[in-house]
Amino acid sequence: MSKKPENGSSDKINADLKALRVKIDKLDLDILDLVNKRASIASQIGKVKAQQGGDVFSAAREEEVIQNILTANKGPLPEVTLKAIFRELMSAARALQRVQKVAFLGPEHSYSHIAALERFGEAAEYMSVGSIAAVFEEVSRKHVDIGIVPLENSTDGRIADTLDMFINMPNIKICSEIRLMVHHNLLANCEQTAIQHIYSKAQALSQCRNWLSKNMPHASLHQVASTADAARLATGSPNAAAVASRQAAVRYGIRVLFANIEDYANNETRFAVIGQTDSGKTGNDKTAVMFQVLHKPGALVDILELFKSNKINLTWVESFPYRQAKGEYVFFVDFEGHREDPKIKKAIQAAEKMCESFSVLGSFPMAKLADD
Ligand SMILES: O=C(O)C(=O)C[C@]1(C(=O)O)C=C[C@@H](O)C=C1
Repeated sequence: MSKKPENGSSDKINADLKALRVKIDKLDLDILDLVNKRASIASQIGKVKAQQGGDVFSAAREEEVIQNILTANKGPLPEVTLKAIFRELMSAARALQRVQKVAFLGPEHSYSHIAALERFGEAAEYMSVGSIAAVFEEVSRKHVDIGIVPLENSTDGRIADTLDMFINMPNIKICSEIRLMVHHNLLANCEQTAIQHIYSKAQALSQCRNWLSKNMPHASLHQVASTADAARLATGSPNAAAVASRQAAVRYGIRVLFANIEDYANNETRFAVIGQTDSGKTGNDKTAVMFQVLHKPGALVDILELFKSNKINLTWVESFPYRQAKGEYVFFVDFEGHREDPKIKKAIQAAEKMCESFSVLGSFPMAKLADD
């Protein structure tokens, strides 16, 4: 039997609790005052930017704000909490300047939506569209300020639809990247033994293929447009399951039968934030380019040699079929550094002269994993 505290000591505990809560109430008012002061200054910045015709979203400045906070932090709050708080403060600040419209590959609760919310917070206006091409279209027509598209996955590699659209719309720029850990779950409202059909997006099925063949060998797999659509389809079915996010399970009222069923624990997707302009320099940046080399032996090696001789570290290389001409390829290369850095400038100028075509897709701050 647990011993009840003496009357005196319980009064003391209540008094202590009350005193601490009074302190919290006072601090909350101080925080309220400070966040509103911060918001007023952000509004003033918005007016200056409007005069200059500058973008509301500045990936470089937001990175600097987050880094300043993380460097100054003495705890006890962990980095992940501070990042979430400051992302929301900046989301609110942007909305005071001009509500940012963000297009993503929907529907809601898709991984693109999770990535968008993680970066742009609750105060943005989100537009769910049906394809990666539609995200590019909305950005290109300036119906939205920003688009979120998946670029590559650590298990499955490049996202072909996104690379295809960069080739079709070379004026669209990458202003930021988002790295998101992608955890898949088997969702169903029936028992595991009753499951005959499993729905998901092609990439999600592929990222769980070993788990599915080992644990659900008799179920047939069906590709649908998105993981969120899969969750919606499986919700009311007596014999269907979906591979989707935990957020989709909550949204569609479906149970998580098995969590984290991805074949590789470090399953990560890198998203590009696209817009009309790229980002300013932070000192810890990446640049993305795409190019076609001339038809001559060693042409690709000559370009790569330029990066080597300028001591530029490559972080991603993809060759992609150029659909307009059979047998030709477009190369997508990411490397460390900003396009304004002298050695990057030099390498780009030389590469432009040596290539059939060459476009800088953008320079942007190098991202850390979103839930790190
Ligand atoms: O410094 C700016 O440019 C701002 O607009 C302020 C602020 C912020 O809240 O700190 C808001 C939006 C930008 O994306 C970057 C930073």
